[in-house]
Amino acid sequence: MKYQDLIAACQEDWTAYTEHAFVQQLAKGTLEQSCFLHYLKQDFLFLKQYARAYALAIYKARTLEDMRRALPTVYNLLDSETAHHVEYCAQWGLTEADLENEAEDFGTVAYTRYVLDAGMTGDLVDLYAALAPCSVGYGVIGKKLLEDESTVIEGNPYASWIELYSGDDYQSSVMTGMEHFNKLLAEIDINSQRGQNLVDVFKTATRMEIAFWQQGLNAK
Ligand SMILES: Cc1ncc(CN)c(N)n1
Repeated sequence: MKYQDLIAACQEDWTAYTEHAFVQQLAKGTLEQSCFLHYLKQDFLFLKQYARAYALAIYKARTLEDMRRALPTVYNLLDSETAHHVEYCAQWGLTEADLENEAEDFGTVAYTRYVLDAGMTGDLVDLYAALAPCSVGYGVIGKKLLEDESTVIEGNPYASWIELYSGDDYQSSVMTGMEHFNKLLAEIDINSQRGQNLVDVFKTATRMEIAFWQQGLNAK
């Protein structure tokens, strides 16, 4: 199986995630500032836990090659993606320490601890099945927004978010990660018990992504 089969197995949830109202309003620049700010603060906390989950991938890997592959993502999460959120929040007078002191919202706790638990109770492939909706989903969204003529960049207060996830660095790191994930999935039959367990994990993480957007939208 391939990661594309995991998407196909939960197509309805995948569409609800990648075409969520939060994303559409962000693309037009019409999203309420309070919604984006709540999302971004929570996403900062999300990235911190998500970096722990990628660090767990190093722990779970059996080969040096698999260990090395997770390392650049840990670095990117703790460096460029987090830095974008910190820089963006600076316009509201918020520092990195302020963001770290924010309380985690329910959706943030549920999603991140689910991913960590999937990795701790399972193996490296289970962990990547839980991590994949995050990385590949934002890759799909970023690319779609960049190619969609109705996306507003000029004057859009959320343009830097669109640029981050549609940019070459993010897109190529997703592609590299998914090539590796496909190698790990290659021997697994999607119709086997193992394959169906991976579908369940991927689908649950995708539903968590939908809830994460909704958490932002609810912060009006
Ligand atoms: C909730 C969430 N999902 C995915 C991504 C992209 N790394 C993110 N920053 N936040």
